[in-house]
Amino acid sequence: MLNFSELYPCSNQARMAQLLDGMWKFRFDPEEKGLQEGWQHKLPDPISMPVPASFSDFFTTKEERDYCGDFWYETEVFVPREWEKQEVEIRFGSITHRAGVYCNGSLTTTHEGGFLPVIARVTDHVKFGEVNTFIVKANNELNEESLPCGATAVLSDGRKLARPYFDFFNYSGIQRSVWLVSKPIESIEDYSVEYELNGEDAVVHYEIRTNGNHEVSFELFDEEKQQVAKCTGRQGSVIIPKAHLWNVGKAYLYQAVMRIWNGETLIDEYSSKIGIRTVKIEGIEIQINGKAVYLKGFGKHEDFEVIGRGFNWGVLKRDFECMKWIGANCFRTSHYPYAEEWYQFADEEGFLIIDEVPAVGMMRSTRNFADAGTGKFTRFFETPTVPNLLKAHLQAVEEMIVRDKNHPSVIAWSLFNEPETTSEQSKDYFTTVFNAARALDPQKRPMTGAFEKNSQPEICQCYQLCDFICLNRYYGWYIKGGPELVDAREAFLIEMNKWKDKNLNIPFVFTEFGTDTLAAEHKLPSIMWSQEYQNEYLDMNFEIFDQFDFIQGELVWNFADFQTTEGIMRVNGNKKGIFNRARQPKSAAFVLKKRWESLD
Ligand SMILES: O=C(O)[C@H]1O[C@@H](Oc2ccc([N+](=O)[O-])cc2)[C@H](O)[C@@H](O)[C@@H]1O
Repeated sequence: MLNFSELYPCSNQARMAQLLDGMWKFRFDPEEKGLQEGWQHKLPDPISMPVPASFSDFFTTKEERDYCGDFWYETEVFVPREWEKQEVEIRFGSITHRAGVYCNGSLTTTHEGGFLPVIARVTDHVKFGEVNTFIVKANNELNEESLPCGATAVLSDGRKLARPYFDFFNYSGIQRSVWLVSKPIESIEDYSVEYELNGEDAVVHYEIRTNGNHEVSFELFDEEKQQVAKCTGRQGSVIIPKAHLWNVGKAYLYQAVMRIWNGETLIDEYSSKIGIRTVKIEGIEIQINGKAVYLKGFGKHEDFEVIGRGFNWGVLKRDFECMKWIGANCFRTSHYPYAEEWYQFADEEGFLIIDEVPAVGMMRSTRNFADAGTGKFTRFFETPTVPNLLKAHLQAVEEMIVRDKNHPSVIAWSLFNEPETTSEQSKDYFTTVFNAARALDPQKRPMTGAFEKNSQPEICQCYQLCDFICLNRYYGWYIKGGPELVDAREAFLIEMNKWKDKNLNIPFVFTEFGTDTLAAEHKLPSIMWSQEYQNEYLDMNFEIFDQFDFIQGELVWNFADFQTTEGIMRVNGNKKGIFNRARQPKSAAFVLKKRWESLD
């Protein structure tokens, strides 16, 4: 169990949260001399660096943009004297990919993994009523023992270079918001809710974890701020008569307020929005509140010009507006858990999320994704580093589920993207991952993973672990593209009929299908890379999807064009966006809008 609280910061009569976003100080450390030279106390000759943001795309030299190795951040914060009897924490939404956090020169925590919170208890290191220095030593190298997987090359001039086994740029830095938090010594550390529907009524089962023994209360308020339930105890159940359910496209959020009491005196308070809904796989259906829902939407990335993977409320807002306009109801957080604000906003908007752990690149290859689908088998799960990788994977799964378990928007966990799945070793590996994940979610959401084309029905050893199966398929792009589209259709049908013959009686969702398309390119008759071809390809795919009743969703790859490593397969990034990187529609956006609106 995690030995810290992952709860999102909030301010109230018991707690204070101060946002530390803004311009920080920064330094690369290619010689890894920082610690020896005492940079944890003060960065020598720093440059300025915005937080949150990826550092890469601010720079004008390749050495800086493509930097791989150690790098440092610094900021100074005044800590008020009123916080003296409180616990003080610094909380980073993430630091990519690993970090140590120093407070006034002392190491307070280290963290592995670049897409989940880094939380350091600094109570014993801060000076109250004074300015304090926070310094982060980070590193963005890729290897096969951490997620996402890749390698690190060394160039002839001694520079390190990231060699991802995945198809997105290795953006790094402090890419999410940073908070300084003060909370009571005895505090609420975690809570969970689960639901049961009973006619018009709902039963809310809750559990609250604190680090003390004082009495705990739990209250629920509706959107009119009327109290609808109140009870005491660390766990319990409350009945909401005529409950407002959280529904797809029609969100309803209650406010949960939790308190710790010493008699009449308040010790701690935490509040959060919750949405009452159930998620269930029933035969071939994905059901929300007992009703089948067909998933329509995207695989996305956190990716934008200049800020890279840095969180930005404006980009988030535009993306949701585009998704609503086009008639989508769902997205997958490919290929890592996103900033928490994405889930909060999806809760508000009634969007569905398949939440994905950063388990991508589990197939060894210098050209990584270019080798997918070719049948090449790299024995990825047969190396001595696998036990360490598994440890990192299990840690990320635990941190993700603990962090996101109360969001009504999250309807499923995706525990991998496109690994090798045909060996005994891969089966053992993922059996361990799935078993661990199943024990963690109080809402028992369905578990899945995204399978690439080598994971064919006759040889895949891992689809049996999934409650519903997610397929990434590129018939008509990587396989039999352009003039061969008719054969692509045939090959696609053959595969889908094999799945059908298995009679699995569970839903299938397409989590990837798409074509690289240049927003400027038109061609009649169509040709690969033209907008017309993207439309033809989509129409062929829809024809297949509509033939199989067990296909219960289509998440096209990708919402928008995004940055990747450079190479012969990519033209300044992956161009499979339905929107370009500036979030303007390609012509395929109108094809999807028409289809998705008509599917309602
Ligand atoms: O290539 C893409 O655009 C996307 O495809 C996926 O990887 C594949 C690459 C090649 C093949 N194939 O050759 O069949 C199948 C899958 C990845 O999940 C995704 O991150 C990437 O961006």
